[in-house]
Amino acid sequence: MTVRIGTRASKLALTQSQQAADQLAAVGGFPVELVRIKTEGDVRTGSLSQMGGTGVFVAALRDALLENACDVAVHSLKDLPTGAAPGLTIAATPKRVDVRDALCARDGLKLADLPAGARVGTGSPRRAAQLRAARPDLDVVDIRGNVDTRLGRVPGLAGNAEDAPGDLDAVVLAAAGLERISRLDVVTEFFETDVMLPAPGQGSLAIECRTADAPGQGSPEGSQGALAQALAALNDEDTRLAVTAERAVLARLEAGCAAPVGAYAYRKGSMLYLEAVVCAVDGSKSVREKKASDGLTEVGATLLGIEVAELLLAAGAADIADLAASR
Ligand SMILES: NCc1[nH]cc(CCC(=O)O)c1CC(=O)O
Repeated sequence: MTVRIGTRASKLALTQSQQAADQLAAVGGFPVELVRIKTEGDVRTGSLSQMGGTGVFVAALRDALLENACDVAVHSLKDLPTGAAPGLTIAATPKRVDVRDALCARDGLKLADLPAGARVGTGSPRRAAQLRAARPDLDVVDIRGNVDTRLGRVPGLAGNAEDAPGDLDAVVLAAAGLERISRLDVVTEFFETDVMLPAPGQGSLAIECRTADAPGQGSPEGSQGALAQALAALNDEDTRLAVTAERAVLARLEAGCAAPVGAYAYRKGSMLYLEAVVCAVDGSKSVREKKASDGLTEVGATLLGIEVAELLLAAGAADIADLAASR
């Protein structure tokens, strides 16, 4: 049996899929191959938020799983819509990497060094809102494209000899993506979560398979399949709890993927801590809530997320942001 891993063809997707493939092969002892799947988000070039958000990247991979064109799909968890995918299961969330957003600016500049009116690119309403809250004088520019394309718009960051002139002073990207493609060298400042709360699930991967192949399901032969066992070995339970809480905030807010919502949870000892923010996209207002729980289970983490979402709603979240944005 060769396990087929469906992947997008971007450098980031290929890198993270290859890493997951290597880990699966190492713990499972079976051959693994990558299968490239073209997604609507790769083919079309319009504004991502107008296309229905990053969910477009996910749909094609899920179709491929359901059509048996691949056995496993590796997603960036923050790109996964919160709704259920019938017939599919997130079989593993490997240990999460750096959750922070990162400023990648020309000339080594940090946020405080950027001149008034500096042009900072991001395609994320969440990042735009928090940038504007920190520096209302910046000109936040809507951009899209893969990580290299975005870096190429900042002078000096393209990472090739014939460096394009660049029309932006900086871009904001997830540290996780830069780490995965070995481009942390372009980061001029990592934003701590008090300045910029990350997207729910940022820095975490979701390894999805058909439910029949998932851990705990039993294979048709009656034993736990080799794939299920390998997937279970890749899972990190603290990561799973944290991202479950973060995604429960989004689900309870009924927030679309372009909604300006940040959330970050982490386990420390016997407690799960969660903090979340809903921002006005113009940076003028935000509501922020945090809470901890000793319910270190899927259900406990979900309830924590729901509670924090309800605190946000009680504080007026629905009045300051279009939570349904892009849904
Ligand atoms: N929306 C694009 C996307 N999806 C996942 C990552 C990398 C970070 C991660 O895995 O959380 C990125 C790039 C970015 O936001 O800079």
